[in-house]
Amino acid sequence: MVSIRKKISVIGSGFTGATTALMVAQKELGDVVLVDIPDMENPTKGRALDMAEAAPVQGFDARVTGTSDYGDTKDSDLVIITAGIARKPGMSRDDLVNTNAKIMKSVTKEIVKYSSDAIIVVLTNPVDAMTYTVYKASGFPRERVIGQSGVLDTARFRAFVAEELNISVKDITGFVLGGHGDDMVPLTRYSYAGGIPLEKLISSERLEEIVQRTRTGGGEIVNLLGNGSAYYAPAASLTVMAEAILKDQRRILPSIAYLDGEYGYQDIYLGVPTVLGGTGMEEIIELDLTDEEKKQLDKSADSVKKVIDILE
Ligand SMILES: NC(=O)C1=CN([C@@H]2O[C@H](COP(=O)(O)OP(=O)(O)OC[C@H]3O[C@@H](n4cnc5c(N)ncnc54)[C@H](O)[C@@H]3O)[C@@H](O)[C@H]2O)C=CC1
Ligand SMILES: O=C([O-])CC(=O)C(=O)O
Repeated sequence: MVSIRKKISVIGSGFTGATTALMVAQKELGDVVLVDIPDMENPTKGRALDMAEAAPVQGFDARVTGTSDYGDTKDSDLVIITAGIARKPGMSRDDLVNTNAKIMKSVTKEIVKYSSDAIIVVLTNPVDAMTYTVYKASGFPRERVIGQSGVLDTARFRAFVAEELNISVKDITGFVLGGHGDDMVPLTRYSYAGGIPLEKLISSERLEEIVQRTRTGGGEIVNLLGNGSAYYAPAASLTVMAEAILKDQRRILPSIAYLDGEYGYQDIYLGVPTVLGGTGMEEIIELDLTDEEKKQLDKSADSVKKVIDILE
């Protein structure tokens, strides 16, 4: 019997991978295959079995299995890559580049071999450059290879604004452009609370502090955890992207997309507003930027380009 359920493979069964597997299963987005290296096969199987045993309690219908055999990922609709090393206090995301680029290449080879029609979402850092690596290694069209940063960065901004205003997070919208580094560009001009521009509700000095906290939000968690990086909010961000794709929602969500002239950049992956639907990244939305915003975006794009250049 051919299953009509969607199949989602999550590569890397560490903190972000395991949490993502659980969240997508809880939302019944499809059956989940959690994959790690052979040395991690038993813990990966154990985590998956533990999740499968949560299903009757929470009442979600999704099969969750663990493996180190890519054959089990065959015909995945969506592949989420979280494999690789994470940073520790004192490190930047870019310090991970050489180790994780090798992992991206080997993982992508297996994905292409077994799921040549899949859509790939990359989380592994430095994520802009790693998404570029997966794109080049896969030979897939740009619609089917994207990265996650903007949903998370925007979520951090929204959480901080909600706390500041003592207003529900549901009413806060945010907008972050650029690379997933400390020079990302949160656009307060396009951010609202219940439809009211934030600039009308928060002083410019306080808003600037919130922007700075957003930029270094990943590092704030790294310093608190001491031995790894964030995983609950990253997994939630991947889950919302997965849902938009698997349910063909055509949501406007930021994603790391391959730019071919958009925003004035060529041959680079960068965080921009996109439409996510059944075929992946279906549109890039181009906005007018002020000179100052464009200057900040140029700086962020330069940082990403430098990391990509190391790889080439
Ligand atoms: N883009 C973003 O917004 C975010 C990115 N990240 C990044 O995600 C990555 C994963 O983070 P965590 O899950 O916290 O790390 P983790 O160390 O908990 O898990 C990584 C897993 O990848 C596995 N792995 C290593 N090589 C592999 C291979 N060749 N094939 C399959 N699995 C392999 C490891 O065995 C480990 O289980 C890191 O690079 C981190 O910086 C984390 C949070 C947010
Ligand atoms: O900060 C890190 O290394 C992990 C990450 O990308 C984030 O949490 O934004």
